[in-house]
Amino acid sequence: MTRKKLIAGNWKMNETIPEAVVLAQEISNLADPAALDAVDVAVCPPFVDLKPVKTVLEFDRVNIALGAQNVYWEPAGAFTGEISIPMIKEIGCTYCIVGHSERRNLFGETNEGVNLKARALIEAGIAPIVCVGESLSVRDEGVYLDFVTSQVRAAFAGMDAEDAVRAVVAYEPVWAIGTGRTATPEQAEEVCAAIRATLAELFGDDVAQQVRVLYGGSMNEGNAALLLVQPDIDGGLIGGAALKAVSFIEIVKAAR
Ligand SMILES: O=C(CO)COP(=O)(O)O
Repeated sequence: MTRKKLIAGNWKMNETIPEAVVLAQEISNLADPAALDAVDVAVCPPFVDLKPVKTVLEFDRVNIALGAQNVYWEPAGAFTGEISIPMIKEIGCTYCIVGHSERRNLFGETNEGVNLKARALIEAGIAPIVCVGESLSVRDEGVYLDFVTSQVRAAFAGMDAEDAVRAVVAYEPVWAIGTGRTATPEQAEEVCAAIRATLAELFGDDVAQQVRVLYGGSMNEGNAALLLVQPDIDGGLIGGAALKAVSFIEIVKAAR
């Protein structure tokens, strides 16, 4: 089964609205329509940039999807500071990152919250990009496969096969995020394969073969090709390199 690769840019807390518009325009100008047919591409800017970026992508009629970086699971109400799924859906988001390690580690996001968000997104027709990944100490202890697969089990708890098939998983080892220290293709493949095996155990092989498992962590135009050629790596979640249009588009080319 060949899964269409997905390259998603996580802009994190970068780019004011004018800066985001320029970056979206640069990405749109550099993107080759044939590459965008062959590879799914998404950008995930901060909430305030979503609408302006969507406007650029629509104006250019470019086949690049929009994603949010986080969301709350309740549809509306007294949740000061939160953003709802109907809000991001109305803007046109088709993806939403959930459970990024920065949210887990800096903002106290739990496996239970990640599960609630992922399920609510699927219910609304938005694909959650569920992030999982171990810290350096967990890796050094040698228990990283158990750690990551238990994050996957928690994120997919209560889903059926029909739900699960609509999710994306991103393996992002914390020690590789923003450090310039990329996982080797073998290290990344080992964990991505274990994630797929867990999905197969939970939902059957047919589902596991359809769910895209991305790698993220210091992916750039220099190392992307070797990572993306691994059998269980179906794309990338790109941080720093997604803020440079040329680098991001080079990664898209490498995914073809
Ligand atoms: O966290 C990441 C994407 O979500 C990866 O960030 P970097 O590509 O900057 O390491």
